[in-house]
Amino acid sequence: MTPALLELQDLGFSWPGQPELLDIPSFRLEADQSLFLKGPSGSGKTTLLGLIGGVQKAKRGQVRLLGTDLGALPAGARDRFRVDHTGYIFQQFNLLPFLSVAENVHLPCHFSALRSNRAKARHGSVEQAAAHLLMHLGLSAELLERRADSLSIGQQQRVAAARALIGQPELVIADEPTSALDTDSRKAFIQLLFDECRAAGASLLFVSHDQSLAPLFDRHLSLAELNRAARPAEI
Ligand SMILES: Nc1ncnc2c1ncn2[C@@H]1O[C@H](COP(=O)(O)OP(=O)(O)OP(=O)(O)O)[C@@H](O)[C@H]1O
Repeated sequence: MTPALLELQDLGFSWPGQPELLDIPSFRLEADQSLFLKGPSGSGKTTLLGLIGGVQKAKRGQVRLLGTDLGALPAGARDRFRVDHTGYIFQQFNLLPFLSVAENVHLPCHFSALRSNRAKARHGSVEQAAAHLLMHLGLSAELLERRADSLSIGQQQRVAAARALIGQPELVIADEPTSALDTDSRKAFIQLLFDECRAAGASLLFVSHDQSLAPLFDRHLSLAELNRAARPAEI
């Protein structure tokens, strides 16, 4: 079988002093796929994304991204691998408020030579790559030099998406990025995200408890379907 973009095998995790939260026998995400993963609050979605990103370490089992077992890498190498190959859109966006919009989008390229080189190869420079993405995501050029914290929530969300996409990571992970938006804005944002992921050849793993978004994706799953440690109320 060809290696998946992302593969989980016998993954187990618990927070200190708590019962097992995740027990996932197997899961695959293929390249160029968009997956909607739903689950109620507290079911472990963010924890799972932390394991996939290598922020948390699994108690047992494997997380393989592009065929590499993240748990087998030393911490520094794991961080580099994460920034090279994954882009994150966080629930609260996590923009650096004192930096400009453009500087926020450039950030992954400071930490990843691979992404910086890809951005330059495609757009001539990191700056042009950021401007291109922001324009495609619907932000006007005059906002580029504004401080990130002076933007509206919807605008900050687009900056967070551009930051995740710059330099074409193979996997874009989005953790409830639309919870602050109304239904129409959510769907419009997701459509933009699909378009940009497709243009960059990235797979999208999108986590939310808003079921109405599920049909927009290639594939949708409930975390409880994967997780043998799910509590009965989550199934
Ligand atoms: N840093 C942490 N330390 C200890 N326990 C944690 C930590 N982060 C999460 N947990 C616990 O793990 C469980 C799952 O939390 P998690 O944030 O992964 O759920 P979630 O499905 O993403 O929830 P939400 O939809 O509300 O964001 C919760 O019981 C939470 O209290």
